[in-house]
Order: sequence, then structure tokens, then C-alpha cells
Amino acid sequence: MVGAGSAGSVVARRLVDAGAAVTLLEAGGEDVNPAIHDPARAGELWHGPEDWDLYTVPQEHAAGRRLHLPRGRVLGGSHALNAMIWVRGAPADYDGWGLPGWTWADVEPMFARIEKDLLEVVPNEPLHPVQQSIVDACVAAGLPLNPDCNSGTLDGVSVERITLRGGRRFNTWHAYGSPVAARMTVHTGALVHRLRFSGSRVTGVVVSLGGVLQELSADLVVLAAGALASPAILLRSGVGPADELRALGLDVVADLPGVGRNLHDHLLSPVIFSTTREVVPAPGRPVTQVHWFWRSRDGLAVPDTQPICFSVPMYEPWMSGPPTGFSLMAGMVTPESRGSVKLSGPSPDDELLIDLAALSAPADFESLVASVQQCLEVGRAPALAGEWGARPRYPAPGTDVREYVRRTAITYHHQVGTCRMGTGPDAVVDPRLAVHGLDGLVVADASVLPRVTTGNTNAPAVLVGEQAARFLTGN
Ligand SMILES: Cc1cc2nc3c(=O)[nH]c(=O)nc-3n(C[C@H](O)[C@H](O)[C@H](O)COP(=O)(O)OP(=O)(O)OC[C@H]3O[C@@H](n4cnc5c(N)ncnc54)[C@H](O)[C@@H]3O)c2cc1C
Repeated sequence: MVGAGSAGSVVARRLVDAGAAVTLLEAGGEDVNPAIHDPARAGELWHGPEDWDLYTVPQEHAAGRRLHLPRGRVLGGSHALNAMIWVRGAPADYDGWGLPGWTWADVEPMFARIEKDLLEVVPNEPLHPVQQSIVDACVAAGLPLNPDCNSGTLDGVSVERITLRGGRRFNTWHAYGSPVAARMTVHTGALVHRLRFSGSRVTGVVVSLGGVLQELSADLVVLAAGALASPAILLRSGVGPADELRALGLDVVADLPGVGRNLHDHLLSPVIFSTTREVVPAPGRPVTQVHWFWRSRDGLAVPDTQPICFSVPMYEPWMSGPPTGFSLMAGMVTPESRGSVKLSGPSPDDELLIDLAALSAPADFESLVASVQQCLEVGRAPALAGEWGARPRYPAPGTDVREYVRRTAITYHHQVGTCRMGTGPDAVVDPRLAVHGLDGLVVADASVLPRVTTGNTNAPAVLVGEQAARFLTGN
């Protein structure tokens, strides 16, 4: 097992339960940082030792900026850094993939089981008073109140569902991996460089363990290193677009043109309000508790926007303002833009070239612009403008919103698609998650999603973990 993140922890647990001898290799360390466990402190983890701290290449359609992409480098992976929000997605997402075993009818009962089995998914309550006012403002602006966005209907404003237990973060490492850690071999500080092969059969990995390069053997390798690292490991191993690999001096083991392609992500743009009434922080509570889904135009199969609401001003480094306030982060969740993950060289030390192609598709841009405008409108509702004295600080009145969106779009942290599941020429894994053309290799993480779901991607990543385990164990 490569990677102890959202999906990897699940696969490892299920394989241990099935009696397999599992070695779990995690590049990061133990999850000892208190900020991981305190839901109010997740923001402190960015740029720290538990963050891979990746950046995109300059984004042409987002004012040429390099976007920070935090990713978890610790037991628990990105589920140790994330906001813990649990969104299954829309039935049309899964049905739209057109893959056997992955329709909504297939996955809906699996989600229901996951949420009650080892993991715990609970409403993000009690609401901070400003979050309750945001709900009221949304309703006043004409949005329906949706009691549960995981019911199959996303539209409307909802209290988030989160993975929390006893007031502490409860991620898949805590729920699945840690309880059986003594029954497997867990290596932290284990950076996997590449796969080993005998012909087209994968026989193990080359891994740096405590700084020493070693070769480990395995009957089966499961890559669960996430949407940015899993394709990178494949490419370094000679699995990917043949011309691209040869140009880097790598021997081609399997010509799979889809590896590292089809990268896509959701995007946010901050809409930040100052208030005349102080927004007093609630210690121990998440700073985001409410989100909403909305269709910015007619004819869409699913909502194209999902703003997420914070009880703090989410200033970018170049912004300034009072320390209290709130943010309605406008969000675009139906990206048409497609980018890529490429190597700049054959070593894990060589920088990854990550191109989200952010806002390159006009529809993505229009959705995010519409979402910013709607967030501004919600902020004008009496529940916020009246009760809290809310005034937009970013974008300030008179700002060209279209230009603002290009200048401020940031990741929603939902990268997927780089080891796309399917059967066509660009597919990397088949619908049972086995890599095309190779034996003994499975990819089980968010990279396999052929098209991102409508909403946050942790729940789909956990689903991928459970599906992989089911395919491998037959249970
Ligand atoms: C800041 C942030 C906030 C987010 N908020 C939410 C949210 O609230 N709700 C939601 O649904 N989604 C959220 N997401 C997204 C969600 O967390 C991810 O989609 C999900 O965790 C992906 O799971 P994964 O198993 O694919 O990868 P990960 O959980 O990232 O796991 C990959 C693991 O592999 C390890 N690894 C990588 N390379 C190597 C290597 N070479 N050798 C060994 N190990 C390696 C990593 O260290 C990591 O532990 C957020 C993400 C971030 C970063």
C-alpha cells in the first residue's frame, strides 16, 4: 500500500481484515500535531511539515499566478488537513460515468454503509450565530433550505455533514487504519520513488525508508498516493505517455497516454465581508459550517456552484482588513477545464509540473463570476447587512468582478482525474481499478475519478477505497 490517506487507510484496513499481509508506506509522519485534531485549527497546517505544499505552474487564465495546492503528508493524508465536509455528490455524477459497478444505484447503499460503519458523519452543529445568519440570508435570497445535501438532491443551503467524533477530527486513518496498525507493517517517512517490474508484472516498489533507498517486494501494489502523486509515481516508473517518458530518458514499461492527463479541480474565489458586530470565534468548532449548491444558469444536470461559508475573513496574503468578519467563498464545481501533471525530471526531487488549466474553459469562468455575484447578493440580505452590519471588503464595491475572479481564483482542493477509470484509450485503470496492461497493480484514490463529482471529494475518495477493497477481497 502506497499512501495512508483518505482511500489508502480504507484499503489497508479491509485487506488486513481479509487476512492479507499488508505493508503500508506513507511519506509523511505520525499525526501528532494538535492542529490536526482541533477542528478550529486546520488552517494552521498549511505550509507546515504535514503539507506537501505544492504549487501549480503559472495559470494563464488566472492572472498568471501559481496556485498553492496543500495536500496532506501525514498518516490520514489530506483527510488530516481538510475541512472534514462530507458530500456524496449528485446521482447524475455517478450515472454520468457510465461505468459498471459505479452507478448511483450501486454507490448509494455503499455510502449509507460507510457513514454508519467505521467512520462517523454528523451534522456540523451547533451553528455559530453568523453561520445561522448566512442560512437565513440565503433563504431570503430565494435559496431553498436543504435539510441534507446527501439525500440525492444537492440544491439549496445546508448545514455541512462532517467526519467528527467527540469534538475531534475523525479521519479514515483514525477510523480504519490506526485500530489495526499493530496487525500490519506501517512505515512512516517512506517515500516511494517508483515501481519494480518483471515484464508487465509489478513486483514491488523502490522506496526511501528513513533516507535509505530500498527495494521491497509485493504480490500486489496498491497506489493510493492521491491525484497528484499517484500519476507521478507511475510516470517515474515508465508508465505513461511513451513520448513524454522517452523525452525524460525513462524506459517505457507501458504506454498509457492518460497518466497525468485529465487533471481537474473545483475553484473558489473569496468574497469577504467586514462586520460592525464582532464575529467572536467559537473555540473547538470548525470555521466553516454551512454551504450551498446553486445552478447559475438553466439546463444544467447538476448545480455548477457551491459556495462555502467561513466565520472568519479568509484573506489572501495580499489582502488586508479587520481580524473579524466572515467569508462566503464563491465556488465553481462543474469544471470543463482540463490540465495535467507532468514530471520535470525522473527523480522525486524534481519539481512536479502541475497545470490545472484553471478557468481556461469559458463556462468555468462564467460559473465562478455568477457565484461571486450571488455571494455579494446574499451578503446584502437583512440577516447579514442588517444584523451584522456586513459590508463587502473583497471584492470592494465598484470592483470589476470578472477581473477579480481571474485575480483571486484558488483551489477548492478537489484535484481528480489523473489516473482516470474507464475503458477508452485515455483510461488508466479499468472499472475494477486495475491498471490497464499491467499485472499486480491497482490505483485506489481520487485520481481515478473520470469526472469530478459535484461537491467535496473526500467521500468519493473513501468510496474508491471501499470499492478497491471489495474488488480485491471479493467481500
Ligand atoms: C486543505 C484541504 C481541504 C479539503 N477540504 C475537504 C473537505 O472539507 N471535504 C472533502 O470532501 N474534501 C476536502 N478536501 C479534499 C479531500 O481531502 C481529498 O479529495 C481526499 O483526501 C483525497 O484522498 P486520496 O486518498 O486520494 O489522497 P490523500 O488523502 O491525499 O492521500 C495520499 C497519501 O499518499 C501519501 N503519499 C503521496 N506520495 C507518496 C509517496 N511517493 N510515497 C509514499 N506516500 C505518498 C501522502 O502523504 C498522503 O498521505 C480537502 C483537501 C485539502 C488539501
